[in-house]
Amino acid sequence: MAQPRPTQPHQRVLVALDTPDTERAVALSRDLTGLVGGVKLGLEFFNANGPDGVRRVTRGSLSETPHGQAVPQQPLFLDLKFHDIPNTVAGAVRSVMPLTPMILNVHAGGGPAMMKAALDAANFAAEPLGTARPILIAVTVLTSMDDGDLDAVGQKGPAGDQVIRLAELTQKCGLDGIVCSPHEITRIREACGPDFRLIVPGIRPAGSETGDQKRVMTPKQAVEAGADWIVIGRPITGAADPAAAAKAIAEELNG
Ligand SMILES: O=C(O)c1cc(=O)[nH]c(=O)n1[C@@H]1O[C@H](COP(=O)(O)O)[C@@H](O)[C@H]1O
Repeated sequence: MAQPRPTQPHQRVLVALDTPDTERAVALSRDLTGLVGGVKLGLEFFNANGPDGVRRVTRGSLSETPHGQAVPQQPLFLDLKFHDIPNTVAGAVRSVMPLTPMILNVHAGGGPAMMKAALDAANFAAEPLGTARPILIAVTVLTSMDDGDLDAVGQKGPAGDQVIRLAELTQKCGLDGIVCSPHEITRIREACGPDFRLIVPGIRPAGSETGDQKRVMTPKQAVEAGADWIVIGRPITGAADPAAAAKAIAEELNG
């Protein structure tokens, strides 16, 4: 079964619902349906609400909509960044497959055996479910880390070089792509080619606060540089009107 690709500009946006509050996540997901390409649920949400919380957000529910109409299912980027021994990561992948994520991730730093175990587990588990295997990607160097941080944890910098090393390793292991900072897109495209999926956080519309992100770009710059999907959290979820913020980003991407 073919894996999905964004076909319209707004579908490139995955909104990060970083909250422990299910009701808030369900409401945001519902309000942003059709304005973004999917939702990203990560460690904060998952550790508070588990798989049932994830299902509530992605499926919506009749009782939760203001007018009783059904809400279409939101594509899901399940951002649990698995990083453990291969056997444990394979088990973790199998455990989340019933949630039918569109995108799932592991840490490239877990090494080749771990990444291959994750891929095998995803392929094996997708077959009986009759679903497409999730797009399996690896986290390289977190966008909150700079050269000084890499040095502090004993990793060889500069950050851009370490990202390329891990991107090439990820591709060699057969995974579909990586999470990377917008500033690394051009070099990764050169190294890994046009089909390697690039999912890019560290996105800030012009004028918005960078917060803890250190290597940022605007949505349009990142997509023009070659991002397949851009991950945006606080600039949408922290806005007074999240739907309006998402629309403005879609318009910027369309323009
Ligand atoms: O894997 C991720 O999604 C991720 C990797 C990374 O290197 N940097 C990064 O910011 N993220 C995630 O992207 C989202 C960015 O959120 P905002 O900074 O609020 O836009 C958060 O949910 C992060 O967990």
